[in-house]
Amino acid sequence: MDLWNEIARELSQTFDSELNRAILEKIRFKEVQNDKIIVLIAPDPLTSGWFEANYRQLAESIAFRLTQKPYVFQVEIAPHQVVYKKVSERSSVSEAGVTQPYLNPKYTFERFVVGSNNDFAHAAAMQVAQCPGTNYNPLFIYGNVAVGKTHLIQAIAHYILKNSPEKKVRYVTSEVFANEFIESISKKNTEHFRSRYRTLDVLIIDDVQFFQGKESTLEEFFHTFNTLLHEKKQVVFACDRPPHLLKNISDRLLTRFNSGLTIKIENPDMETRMAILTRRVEEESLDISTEVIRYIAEHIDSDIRNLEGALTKLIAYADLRKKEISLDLAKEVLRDKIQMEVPKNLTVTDIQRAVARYFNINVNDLKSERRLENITYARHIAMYLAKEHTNLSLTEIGSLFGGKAHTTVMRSADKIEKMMKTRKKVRKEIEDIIALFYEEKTSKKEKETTLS
Ligand SMILES: Nc1ncnc2c1ncn2[C@@H]1O[C@H](COP(=O)(O)OP(=O)(O)OP(=O)(O)O)[C@@H](O)[C@H]1O
Repeated sequence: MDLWNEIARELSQTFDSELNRAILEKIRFKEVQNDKIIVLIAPDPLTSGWFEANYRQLAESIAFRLTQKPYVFQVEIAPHQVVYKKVSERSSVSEAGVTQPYLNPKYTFERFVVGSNNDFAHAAAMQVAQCPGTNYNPLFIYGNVAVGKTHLIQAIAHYILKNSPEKKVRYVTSEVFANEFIESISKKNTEHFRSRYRTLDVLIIDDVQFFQGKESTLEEFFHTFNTLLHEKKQVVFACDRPPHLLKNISDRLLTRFNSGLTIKIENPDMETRMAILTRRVEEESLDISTEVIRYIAEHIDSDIRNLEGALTKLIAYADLRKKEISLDLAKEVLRDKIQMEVPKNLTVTDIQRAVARYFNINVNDLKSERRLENITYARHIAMYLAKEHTNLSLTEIGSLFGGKAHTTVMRSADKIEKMMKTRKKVRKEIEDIIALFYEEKTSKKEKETTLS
């Protein structure tokens, strides 16, 4: 309880709006389970979604800083709010809640919207859930941030737990696997760890990319994986990149990753984004017009977490101010979020040009070693934008900034990210630079039209 109070206090210091504080106040502490999971209670699914989408990761990192323990957060919905849920969904909640601390009860197949971006991955996941260990083994799902990888692989776990309760299923992130392994070494009970994992019927591992470079964990994992495949037990992975782009992972493990079915979940298209929002609105029996849904889906095309976050913010605002949700209200409330969306296919050159223009310096200054305060700051911002809004690796970005090391890019981007959380001025500057991207894009288009 004290821990949560401290975390909530730190969280609310990062908020710049009364609205966020009001939403956070609706969330209550319930309990800490097994010294691993901090369980909170939200009054409704939207508040819980708001927390998950915007603050869960931050809360977990504050908890880690305060305790040096890898706590995870789980948000339950207050009981009177879940009565409208289907019976099937309810049973999966309680079962998962007891035996599967890391599963989110909302990540089921029933709540997964199938669109052209994920239909293949969905079909494969369904097949694996119905007949684990037979066809696609391992199943390796990858895709960009927040496209639904975790939701889909957890849906497999929920389905199997509900339909074949005798099966031993375990969902963990690669970090949890690594932490448990390290803990088992320090407590000298690796045998227990091994038998726990090697006797599973279904092992689901999320965020495989965090295995990179963890040598001893990878060695252990390789043997777990081999045993399970040999016994025809199902293994499922989610990752932010395809296996061949994983670094510091042995060839023998990469070959195993590729030995089943590897599928990408693409970014959701307009139709899927509309369908996801419409589903959320129906689930909560909300009165929101298609016009408003279309506005959000059209303007927020980066990832689904942002999309859901925008809807939550709009609803919370209307609720707090006792206003009806109209297109005008949506435009007013979502102005910040929508302005922070950047045009697609942005290059590092576009970013450097806009940042140099904004700070009235030369593009070459950004690539130089000059340490004048304003130039260093502009360089940090440009690196942050390049890291966030291009697909380049940190090393590639560093080389486009006059051969800087990837760690320099990482540190600069981190610095800005932290400043954005606490300083309005920094956020405003980033928004203004993003507005410049649009300006430059439009003037480029106009030039092209004049020339042709
Ligand atoms: N097809 C979908 N239908 C319904 N909700 C979805 C769908 N895809 C994603 N979501 C929702 O979007 C949010 C983000 O999804 P999820 O966490 O599964 O993404 P991810 O790809 O695992 O992200 P990360 O890369 O951060 O691990 C979740 O709330 C999830 O329920």
